[in-house]
Amino acid sequence: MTQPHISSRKADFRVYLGSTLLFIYIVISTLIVGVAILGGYFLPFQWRYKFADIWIDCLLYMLKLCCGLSYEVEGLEHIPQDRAAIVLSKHQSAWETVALRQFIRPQTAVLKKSLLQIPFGGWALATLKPIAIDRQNQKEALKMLIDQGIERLQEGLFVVVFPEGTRVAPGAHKKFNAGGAMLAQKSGFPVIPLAHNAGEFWPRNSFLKYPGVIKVKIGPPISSADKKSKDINAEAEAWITQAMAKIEAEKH
Ligand SMILES: CCCCCCCCCCCCCCCC(=O)OC[C@@H](O)COP(=O)(O)O
Repeated sequence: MTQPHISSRKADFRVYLGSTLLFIYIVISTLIVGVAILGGYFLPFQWRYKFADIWIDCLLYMLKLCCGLSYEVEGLEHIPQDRAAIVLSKHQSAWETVALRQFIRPQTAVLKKSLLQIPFGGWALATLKPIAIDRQNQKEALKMLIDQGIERLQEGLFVVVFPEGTRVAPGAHKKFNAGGAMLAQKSGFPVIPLAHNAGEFWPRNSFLKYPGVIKVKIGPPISSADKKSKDINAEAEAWITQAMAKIEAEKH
């Protein structure tokens, strides 16, 4: 694992005030929308999904309003419009776990099952067809990723996987787990590689959110036809590593 560079961001009064207002907003909105989604348990999946979409659109709007944090995406044209795919994404922050849902739709994600215990938010998330794994039980986790992943893809949901398995600090890189690539090999669906630098503005476990523009780069689909999972994984990891270097270079 390469050494991360320490964020040089200064937390002034506006950062504290904005982050506090956002926190209050997240707690209240999660309560209201969480209850709405749970109340809609017997409604079709699309209804609950729509409620979640509204929650995410408002959250990202408030993130910009309160904290001056927004994002820009390059490569949206690479997202297939006629078919689902597996998205292999860099993982640095909680930001990507919600924001990718604004431009890669409809989707589900492979997530650590402890998230589903978060009152109201996690309970609501549990009704949105997540692939909830126990990271301590790798064998079982891989079987769930493949079995449920194929089901979700065939019903038209993009499956978002964070192959690093945990949030990694900006500038650092953790070897990619092969789960997402194995799902591609087994399902025949393509892989969409995705790079971003969200952790520079919304660090892991950070109450403070810093102003700026998160750069997102989406790569061309990587076909999984007649390929081994290790080759698919290597292709995706190489593309994402290169894109992260470009994001870093474009900062200067
Ligand atoms: C209130 C309404 C709620 C509606 C839910 C909207 C949808 C939210 C999508 C959440 C998807 C979460 C994906 C998380 C993936 C995951 O599980 O990553 C683990 C890391 O993060 C944390 O691990 P770590 O960095 O090791 O602490």
